[in-house]
Amino acid sequence: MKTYYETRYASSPQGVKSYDTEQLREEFLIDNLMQEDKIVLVYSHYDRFISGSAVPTKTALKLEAIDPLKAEYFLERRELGIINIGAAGAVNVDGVEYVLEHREALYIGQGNKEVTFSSKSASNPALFYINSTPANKAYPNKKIGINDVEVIELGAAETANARTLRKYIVNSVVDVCQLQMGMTTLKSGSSWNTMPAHVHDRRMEVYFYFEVPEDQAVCHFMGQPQETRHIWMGNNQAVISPPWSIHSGSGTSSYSFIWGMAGENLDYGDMDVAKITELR
Ligand SMILES: O=C[C@H](O)[C@@H](O)CC(=O)C(=O)O
Ligand SMILES: [Zn+2]
Repeated sequence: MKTYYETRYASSPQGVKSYDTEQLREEFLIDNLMQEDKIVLVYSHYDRFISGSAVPTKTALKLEAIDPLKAEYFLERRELGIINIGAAGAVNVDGVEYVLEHREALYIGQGNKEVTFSSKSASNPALFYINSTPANKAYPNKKIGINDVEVIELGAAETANARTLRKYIVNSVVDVCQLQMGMTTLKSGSSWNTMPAHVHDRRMEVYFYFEVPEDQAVCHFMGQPQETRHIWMGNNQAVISPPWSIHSGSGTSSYSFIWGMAGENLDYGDMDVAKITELR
């Protein structure tokens, strides 16, 4: 089998209060991404958001309609965002080929029937990170190159949170139904992302941590602002953030992550910030 998928149901904040380490990881951590010659998909019941990966080597990988979709093809009622964090590769959408270099992205609108992933070099493959959400309108496909993104500098060295945020798939860059995706890279010496932390009860979010050096880790914080829990994460691992949860991490080194969101609105700045001194 080249496509592997699993389902994650939604947990309530009340329920999560009593989760132990193992259950917290089972419900929220995604630790099986970026496997060669496989498409891995995790279907979350928070906003029916799918996170996954495709790592083609010698042969192309086809995006198949997994059973939970009950659809003839994957994008029958969905839109898709892809960011390549590996070497050069290509995504073929109904016969049109989009070459994606390292850190380039592609938005694919609803209604496209055949999507395949390939790598330029089998020994140095592309690493495609995938997010998909339900869609009700067919917007055009669009490649987002490194010069098309909106760049914001955030934080400061003094507060250990200096970082560069790149917005790839937001509605000021590309027309979307509900998907938003971007990438944040910590400056050397800084460790905290998304601090001050926030929630947006209108949207869920998934963080995919990468460029975490070997033997280092990121401690990701989740939960309601006054009831936080943590999950230790390694390179190429993702974590599901419920709409009611903060999502903020501190690494034992600098690192990057891709954030993806879906839900009620498309307003990137719509966040309820939690005061740092009031976190519990
Ligand atoms: O709702 C937006 C998301 O949590 C991220 O874009 C935040 C982030 O990348 C950061 O502050 O480092
Ligand atoms: Zn957020």
